[in-house]
Formats: sequence, structure tokens, C-alpha cells
Amino acid sequence: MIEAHTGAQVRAAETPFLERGDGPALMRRAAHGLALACSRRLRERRGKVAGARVVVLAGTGNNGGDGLWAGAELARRGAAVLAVATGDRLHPEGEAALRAAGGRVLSLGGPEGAGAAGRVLAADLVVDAVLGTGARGGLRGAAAALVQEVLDGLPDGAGPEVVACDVPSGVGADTGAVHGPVLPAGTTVSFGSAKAGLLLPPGEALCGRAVTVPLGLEPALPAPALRRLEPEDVAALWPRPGAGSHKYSRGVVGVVAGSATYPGAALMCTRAAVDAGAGMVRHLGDPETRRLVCLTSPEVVASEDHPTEVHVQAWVVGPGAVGDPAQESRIDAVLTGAVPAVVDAGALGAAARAAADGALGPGKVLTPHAGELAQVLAWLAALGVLEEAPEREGVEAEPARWAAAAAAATGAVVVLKGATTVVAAPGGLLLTQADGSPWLATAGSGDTLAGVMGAVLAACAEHPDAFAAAGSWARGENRFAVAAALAVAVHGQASRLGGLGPVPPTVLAQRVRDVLRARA
Ligand SMILES: NC(=O)C1=CN([C@@H]2O[C@H](COP(=O)(O)OP(=O)(O)OC[C@H]3O[C@@H](n4cnc5c(N)ncnc54)[C@H](OP(=O)(O)O)[C@@H]3O)[C@@H](O)[C@H]2O)[C@H](O)CC1
Ligand SMILES: [K+]
Repeated sequence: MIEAHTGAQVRAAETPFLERGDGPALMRRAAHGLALACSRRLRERRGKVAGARVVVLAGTGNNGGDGLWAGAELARRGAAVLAVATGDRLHPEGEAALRAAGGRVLSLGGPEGAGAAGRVLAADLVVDAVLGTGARGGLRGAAAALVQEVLDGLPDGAGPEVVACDVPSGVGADTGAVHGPVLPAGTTVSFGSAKAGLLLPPGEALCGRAVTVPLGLEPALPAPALRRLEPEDVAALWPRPGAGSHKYSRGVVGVVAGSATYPGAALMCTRAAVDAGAGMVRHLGDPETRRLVCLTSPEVVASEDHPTEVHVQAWVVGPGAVGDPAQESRIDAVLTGAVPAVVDAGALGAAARAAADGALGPGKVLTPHAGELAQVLAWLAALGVLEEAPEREGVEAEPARWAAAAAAATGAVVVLKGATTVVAAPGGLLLTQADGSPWLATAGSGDTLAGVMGAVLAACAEHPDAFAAAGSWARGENRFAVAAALAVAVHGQASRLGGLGPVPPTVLAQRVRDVLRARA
């Protein structure tokens, strides 16, 4: 499991060390880890550190200090190191160390400043140490202009290796928000803990591979602000049948999906629930869709019942269920009922209305993409539950903020789907997953995800401690968020199985089986 913290959390854990006078030691440790990561990149790129051209973009604070100390270490290993001071001052000890090791300093505001972009573009490696956890907003003035000039001058697919110090400057360390121009990093080396912004969209796309350097303050860190499940967590947590299991104890998934206009959504959703290992799958829908479901997935029991007439552990409602009054009535019954449910696509509007009325039942997991979440937020604002609602672009700029706002306003888990998917629980738990291939962005892959999620939700619905192996944070109501993150992770892993390429949703469902078998 990757655990990430906010800047404030790391600073709080750091305070006792600073009070004991250990600040310089912490910085030396951080800088050494940064220098090691830079040396590794240089060896990969050109075989050795000696003779490499290194530019350190150094801001005025401790982030700049880390960069300068790391630059000093690289200079001692024979690199030609130039620090570009982006502000009116530099960390004094860091600057002295760099100069003592033979490094040089150029002031961006001085006469040589005009040549700085050329020096950056000609470098083998650039350390981005302008802004860290103390940043307010993004790069400004001359520093922003320099980075923009470098971005404009970067040749396609080439240019210097960029190593970001703690966080790429301009990416919000806590939010992942991108403020102004940012130099995309190949590697981000963070200290004490990964900062939450490295695992949040849209900033994550600018962070490259993440490396964390331990500083010794880790035991003093509080519960993380954000978590991410890794493949070994998925293997450990995915619900598996025991010797005494039977189809009902493993979890029955009820699917309210499809309509005469969109029968395919029901086929993909039910197929995925079967392939993800549900004990049993029931489908409720119109006669033609039911016939097709039974033909493509004979394992599914299809009927014209109302949800109040069948017993399931979890529902999936919404995929393709539009323009059909009988389906809408079934969806309303599920939303106001006590059984957990994945609420997707056409059912999201009804969920927002139910939440505004205080009628949304417990254990609901909403699965919008950015446009759908903007719509849900607009409904919640119109119904007086939220004060403001952003456009789709606003959701994309701050996905975690708006997923969390929707979770708090509805009392449901919100799964905001994207290249990095954000899972926000109403109690504040936050997980993100970035396992999927870009080929996942295809019609029907959301129907498949909903089916997979329904299978996990059904398995944990009656077991508050289903994921307790992950820690006490995963217990109780939070298990629904863990179930959602597990489904997103497996769905993403399935999309990458066998290499990158097209993955039609029906093929994806089969690959879910393969992922689960491989992780058994
Ligand atoms: N986590 C740890 O235990 C350790 C962290 N280290 C490193 O320290 C930074 C945080 O350092 P800090 O000095 O608090 O903050 P920054 O270096 O990020 O930036 C603060 C300076 O930058 C100026 N500032 C703020 N916003 C902007 C902006 N948008 N544009 C330009 N300049 C900005 C601000 O100056 P002002 O005069 O404007 O207030 C500050 O001077 C952390 O990220 C780690 O890299 C330790 O080295 C090891 C322990
Ligand atoms: K930085």
C-alpha cells in the first residue's frame, strides 16, 4: 500500500526534530537521497556521473536548500553543477556547500539570467527545487517564464532528465492541482512520505516515477491523507471463497441495467459480475434484454421482479437503464433501500435527488466520470445541498476536492473515474488508483467496472471486517470505499494484461478472471 501525507502532516511530524536542532541533519538526509536518485538517472542516461551537466533550479526556501545540498554532492562526484537562483536569495548553507564543492550559481534576475533556459535545455539532468511544501500557488515571474521557455524549447521525446525535489514546482503538494507552467518530472523524490499531490490528478501525470526517501520521522506521521492499493494489497484483500462457502454466502449481485435502447450495458455489466467471481448474479429488466442476458451469460438468473421481491447482497443500478419507467422504478427502490449498491450512469441523477431528500440508503457507491460528477454537483447545488458547483473543467482541475464534496453531501462513496480514479468516502477516507491502460477509455468499460464492483460489494456487504487485514481504517462503512478501490484496481490491471492494446469491455471481463487467477 502506498500511503501519502499532506505537507502539513509531514511538517508536524518534523517539528520535534527541528526543536531538538535536527533540522540540518534532516535536510542532509533528504538531499543525500535526492543526490542518489540523480546519480542513478545519470548512470542510466550516460553511464557515469562525472562530467555530467547538472542544473539545479533553486528557490528561496528549504526545497531549494535540498536541491543545493544534492547539487554539492553531485559536484563532489565530478558533475558540473550550476544552480539557477529563481528568487532573491538562496538557502545560505546549501549555497555555501555547493560553492565549496566547486558548483556555480547564476541569478535568474541578474545579467546572466537570459541564458538560463539554454543552460537548462543543454543539461543532462535538471533538479527542480524551486517550490516544495511551502509553496503558495505555482511558479511566478521570472521562474514561470523560464519554465515556459524551457517547455517551448524542449525537443519531442528528448531533453534533460528532470528530477523533482519533493514535488514538481507548481503541483500542489496536498491537492495535485496544477498551477501555471510545470516542468514534467521523470522522477519525483519526496521526503518522509509521498505527498498526496503526487497520487492525485491532474498533478500525478507530471510527477513521473515516485521515490520516497525515509527521514526517520515516519513513526511520528499520522494516518495518511491518501492511500493507494498495490497489486499485493489486491491479492491479499480480494474476497475469496473458503471451504464452507456457498453461492449465497459469497454474495448475490442484483443488476438493474439495460433497456430496449441500450441492452448491451446489461450484457457487459452482468458478464463482468460473473467473471469477477460473484456467488450468483440476478438481472432485472425488460423481456428482450433479459433474453439477451441469458443467451450471453447463462449463469445469470433474469426476471421481471421488483428489487423488493428478491434478496441480494448488493445491487448495481444504472448502466443503460434509461427511458424505461419500470427500470426507473426499480432504481428508486434500490436507492432508498438498505442494501449496498453501485450507482452508475443513468441512476446518478436519481441518487442526487434521493440524497437531497435525505432518502439515499446506506452503502451506496456512486461511479461518475468528471462530466457526470459536475452534473451531480449541479443537481445537489440546485436542490440546496451544496453551495456551489463547478463545471466539468473545475472537477478536472480539483478532482479530489469535488469527489470528497459529493461524498460528504450525499453520504455515499464517490468513485470519480479517470486515468487516476479518485475514491472518496463520506467520512473523509481517500484512495486513488492509476492501474488502467489508456485503452480503457472506451464505451462499455464503465459497465464492466460496475459489474466487477458489484461482485466485491456483495462479498463484503454483510462483513464489516471484510478488509480488516488492511488496517482498522478499512473497517465498517469504509469497507465500501475499499471494495470500490479493489474493483478499480483489478479492472485497471486487467486492461494491461498481455501488453497495451485495445481491450473491448467483454474481453476485459475475461481478463479480470485472469488477473484474479494470477493473484490467487
Ligand atoms: N519534510 C521534511 O521533513 C523536510 C522537508 N524539507 C524540504 O523543505 C521543503 C519545505 O520548505 P519550506 O521552506 O517550508 O518551503 P518551500 O521551499 O517549498 O518554499 C518556501 C519559499 O518559497 C517562497 N514561495 C512560496 N510560494 C511561492 C511561489 N508561488 N513563488 C515563488 N516563491 C514562493 C516563500 O518565500 P516568500 O518570501 O514568498 O514567503 C518561501 O521562502 C520541503 O518541500 C522539502 O523539500 C527538508 O529539507 C528536509 C526535511
Ligand atoms: K520542487
